[in-house]
Amino acid sequence: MALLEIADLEKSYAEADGGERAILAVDRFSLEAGEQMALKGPSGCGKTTFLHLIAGILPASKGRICVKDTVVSELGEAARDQYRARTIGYVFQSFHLMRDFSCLENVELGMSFGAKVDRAFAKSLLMRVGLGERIDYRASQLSVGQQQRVAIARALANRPRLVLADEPTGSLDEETGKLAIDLLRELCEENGASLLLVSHDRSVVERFESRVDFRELNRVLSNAGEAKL
Ligand SMILES: Nc1ncnc2c1ncn2[C@@H]1O[C@H](COP(=O)(O)OP(=O)(O)OP(=O)(O)O)[C@@H](O)[C@H]1O
Repeated sequence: MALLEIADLEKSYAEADGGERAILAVDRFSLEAGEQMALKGPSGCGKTTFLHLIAGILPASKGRICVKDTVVSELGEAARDQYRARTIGYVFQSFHLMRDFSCLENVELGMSFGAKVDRAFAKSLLMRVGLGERIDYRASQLSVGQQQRVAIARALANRPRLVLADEPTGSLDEETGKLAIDLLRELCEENGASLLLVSHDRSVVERFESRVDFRELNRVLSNAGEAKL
């Protein structure tokens, strides 16, 4: 059963001269419940914009985004914030942790917009990512790889149905990146979340059975041709 269904999605940005620039046009896209998919594509092809639309961070210009029973593309900003807090986990390339907060506080922040804080679950997530000994360390006291593991734990903290990961290995060396992806995939599977990951790194994308080239998906690019990328 599809968890995420997209139809005739378009996103344009306003330009300084008052015109609009089309960034993204995706006719059809779907992700099954429990599926783990990687989207690949070079810098600037619209991957982050696509994830932001699905997460409800940005409004669509046209078209329909449906996640389970929620038609995200019909929601106003406040309702999209609520939907995101309930339904989405997000892993950023640069982690977006609160540097002066402890690991535990950072994971609990992933819960506090959605549900009441479940400290036992936050601790269990940190133990699961191998940071059980460091729950009281501040984020600024962690290595880069450890920070990404806190970010992965935080993304699962609200028990999301869908985890979106935007270049999650972009700040990590190859080996640490590989471990982070394995951990992310295991945690999504254990917690019943689907995973949609975007990356320009072929070695990351090729480890997913389900993978799509975003240049083929995004009609703005396939019409323009690769030469314009
Ligand atoms: N707020 C904005 N206003 C105008 N244009 C934007 C805005 N945000 C992104 N863009 C443009 O949209 C295009 C796609 O950007 P996006 O960040 O989605 O690409 P990406 O594939 O994720 O790239 P990267 O891998 O470098 O992060 C780029 O050309 C970018 O300049």
